[in-house]
Amino acid sequence: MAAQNEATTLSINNLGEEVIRRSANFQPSVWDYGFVQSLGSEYSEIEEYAEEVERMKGEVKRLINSKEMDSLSKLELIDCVRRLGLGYHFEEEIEKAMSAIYDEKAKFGWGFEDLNSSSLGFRLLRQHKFLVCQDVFERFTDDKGSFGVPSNEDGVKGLLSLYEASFHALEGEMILDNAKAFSSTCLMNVKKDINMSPSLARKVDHALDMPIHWRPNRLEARWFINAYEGERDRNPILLKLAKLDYNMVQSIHKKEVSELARWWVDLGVNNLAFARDRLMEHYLWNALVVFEPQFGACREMTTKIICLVTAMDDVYDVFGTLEELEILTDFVDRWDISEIGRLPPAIRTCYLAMYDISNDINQWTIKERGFSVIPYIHKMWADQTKALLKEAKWYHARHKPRLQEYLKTSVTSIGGLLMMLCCYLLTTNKITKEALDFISEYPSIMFCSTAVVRLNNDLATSSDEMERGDNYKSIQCYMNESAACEEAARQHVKGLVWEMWKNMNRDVCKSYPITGPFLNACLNLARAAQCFYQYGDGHGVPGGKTKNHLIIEITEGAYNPYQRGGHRRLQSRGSGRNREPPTPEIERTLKLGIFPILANEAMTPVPPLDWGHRRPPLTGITGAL
Ligand SMILES: CC(C)=CCC/C(C)=C/COP(=O)(O)OP(=O)(O)O
Ligand SMILES: [Mg+2]
Repeated sequence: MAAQNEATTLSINNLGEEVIRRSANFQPSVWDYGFVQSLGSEYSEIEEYAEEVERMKGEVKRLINSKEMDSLSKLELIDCVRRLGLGYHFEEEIEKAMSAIYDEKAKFGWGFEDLNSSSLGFRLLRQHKFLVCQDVFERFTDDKGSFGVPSNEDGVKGLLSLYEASFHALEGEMILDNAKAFSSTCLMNVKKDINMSPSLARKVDHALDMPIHWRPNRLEARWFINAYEGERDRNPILLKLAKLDYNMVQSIHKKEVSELARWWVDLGVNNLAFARDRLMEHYLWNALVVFEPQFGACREMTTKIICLVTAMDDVYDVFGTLEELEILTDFVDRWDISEIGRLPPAIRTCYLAMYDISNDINQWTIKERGFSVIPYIHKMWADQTKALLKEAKWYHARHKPRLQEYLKTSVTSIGGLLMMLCCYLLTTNKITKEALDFISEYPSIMFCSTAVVRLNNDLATSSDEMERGDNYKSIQCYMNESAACEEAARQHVKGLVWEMWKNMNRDVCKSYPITGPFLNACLNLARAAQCFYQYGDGHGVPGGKTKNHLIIEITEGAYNPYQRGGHRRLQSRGSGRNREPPTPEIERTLKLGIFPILANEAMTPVPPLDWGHRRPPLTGITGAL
């Protein structure tokens, strides 16, 4: 049954019958794959810097390990290292330093006098899974629990720091809820009342646009390197190292995406008229989830998985008839490719590609980790396609689910659970049955991070989807069941996003039978979703902010570590016919210090991070503080 405004086409199915197929009229990709394939082969200068990079890394380690530095300066240094995108080089040193700060505070008392240092200490300790109690903020509130309005620049800095800290709240932490509400409103107004420096004003705008905790580290690094360069008390070693490292990671990402473009064009899914052709956007999702050089296999194979997740979504949402979708779901459930001729060629292409890439992952895990994982990948695909089929049936029956019923299905159908499974498989040093069984039960952290993708997707895409007669999404489900207006429903859904974040803040502090960067990847998936859907559908609708992110993150604009300001573009930018010149906004970003990329070789490999060990949540710490 086609909805009123919906575009449809007549087509012939495998039995020679006429069927009505929907059409979402997705726009073509804005990327020229000839250009993308040419990336990553322009420069080979990074070896020139390898020795210097190692020396600078040694210097930064020495600083982080320093016993002379007071705890506030140490926290500022660690915050800076992380925001510059360098945290992954110094995990061990940072972990040790944070433990020492925590022990010192537990033994001698909190000791941070002002709001700025208290908030920074709180944010960083929570970020490192030390559950410091929210009571450390009580002394900054009056007897009604309100925080004070700042009257000068220092006050604004404190408020900004409080705002950033409040995003680490757990469920039920009222002081932090108040802090978040107060600081956001106050920061929005404060610019009118206080004459602050342009640099502080930029920091306030940046924070209000999105808090640090929600920003993908890689995107934050780009902004922060530029901002840090303008700071009077910047550390030149840190700045130079950050630029070199940014370039080095970028050169690796370029190479990976160029190879993926080759795979994508050969596969031919980009030519299926009904499906979104979004290879670059899919790569960006993955590069934001795990950006570190040593996880190239994860970026490569999980990008392929997400390409197929989107293609399958379009098969179920747009192209397939209910009968075809039932056959396809049954194939996936039985993990069978015999009699594949029962499916029309376009669906067959998608299913076979999905089957092949899943087997490629299995071969990789067998070869690299001695573990066969097909039953686990299969289960997730089966769950996912069953969820997609359920949504297709809702569509055909014009069923209007309640929000809870909707979320149960639609969190599975968006593909984040499968993506996180692949992240585990392709980043951990050791795959265990215990971890796989645990992940297959969809633990809270995985569910919540995928729910953040789903809810943000709905906030950004449902207007277009309603226009073309799609199913109800979370906003419409809530409007339908509560008689709320659209604006109130949107606020409700944003409230759910916040709830999911609070759950994740709690979940990362638990212990898990999982090693590798899996937990952080869950947070990063939610962060990527915040950024993809912040200004509309940055995934489905090509161009806009996502294109800008891709341009500055992957295809253009490495830093010149020796020069400030000025830039020159990449000399070899491919021969893309359709490539558009950068927009004025991109031009502005590029002017912040661009130079040709340095090299394609990776630096000395960094040992894989181990996030597996969890501290037990610390209660009663206020007593000690
Ligand atoms: C986990 C990741 C990275 C997912 C990205 C791919 C994806 C299926 C997006 C949703 O498409 P949509 O807007 O068509 O969603 P739906 O049809 O489910 O509403
Ligand atoms: Mg869809």
